[in-house]
Amino acid sequence: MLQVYLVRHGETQWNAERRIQGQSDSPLTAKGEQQAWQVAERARTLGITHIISSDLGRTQQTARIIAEACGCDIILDPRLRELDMGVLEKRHVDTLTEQEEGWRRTLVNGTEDGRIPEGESMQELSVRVQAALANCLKLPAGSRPLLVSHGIALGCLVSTILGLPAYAERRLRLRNCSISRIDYQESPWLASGWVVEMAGDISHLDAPALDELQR
Ligand SMILES: O=C(O)[C@@H](CO)OP(=O)(O)O
Repeated sequence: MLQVYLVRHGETQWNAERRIQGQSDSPLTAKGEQQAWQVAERARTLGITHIISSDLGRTQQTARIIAEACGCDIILDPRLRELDMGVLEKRHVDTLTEQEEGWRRTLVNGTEDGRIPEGESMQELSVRVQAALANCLKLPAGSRPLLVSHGIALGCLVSTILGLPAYAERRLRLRNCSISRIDYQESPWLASGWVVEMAGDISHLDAPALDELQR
C-alpha cells in the first residue's frame, strides 16, 4: 500500500488579505512560516521519503521547511499548481463586480466546464493533479511521498477520489498547512485504488488561520 500525504502551503500575504492568488504568488506571512514549521514537525514523524511540490513560490517556501525537517530533497511538479484563475488573479475578493463574482461562483457552484475568463476549468485542473498523483505510483517500493500544493488543487484531488465532481472541492475545507492522506490499496473491503484516509487535519497547528476566501 502506498501512503501519500497532502499538505496545503502556509498562510500567505494574499490569503490574509483575501486576495485571489491562483497561479500568481505572494510570500508566506510570519504565521504561515510558523504553520509550516508545525506541519514539518508532524511530517518528521511520518517517515516521509519524498517531498513533491508545486513550483509556485508559496508552496516551495513551505516545502523547504518540511524538507529540512524530514531530510528529503524537493521534487518540483508544475501539475500541482493552483487552479489558474485568469483575470481575477491578484484581485481582492471584496472588490469584485457582480459579473466577476458570478465568474467566481461558477467554480464554487459547479458546472462541468465553468471557468473564469482566461482561466482553467475544474475539469482541466482535475486531469493534471490526478496525473501528478499517478506519478507517485512510479516511486520505488516503500516510498512515502508528501505533496505540497494548494487549496483548490488538493480539494479537487480528494473530491474526485471520492467520486464527486471536481467542483465539489469547495465543500471540503483544507486550511493552510492542513494534512490529508490518501492511500493506494487493493483491500477487498474497500474500493481498490485511491482511498481517502483523512482530510484537512489541523491538529498539529496551535493557531490555524481563518484563511483565504473562506471567512
Ligand atoms: O489561489 C488562492 O487564492 C487560494 C484558493 O484556495 O489558493 P491557495 O491554496 O494557493 O491559497
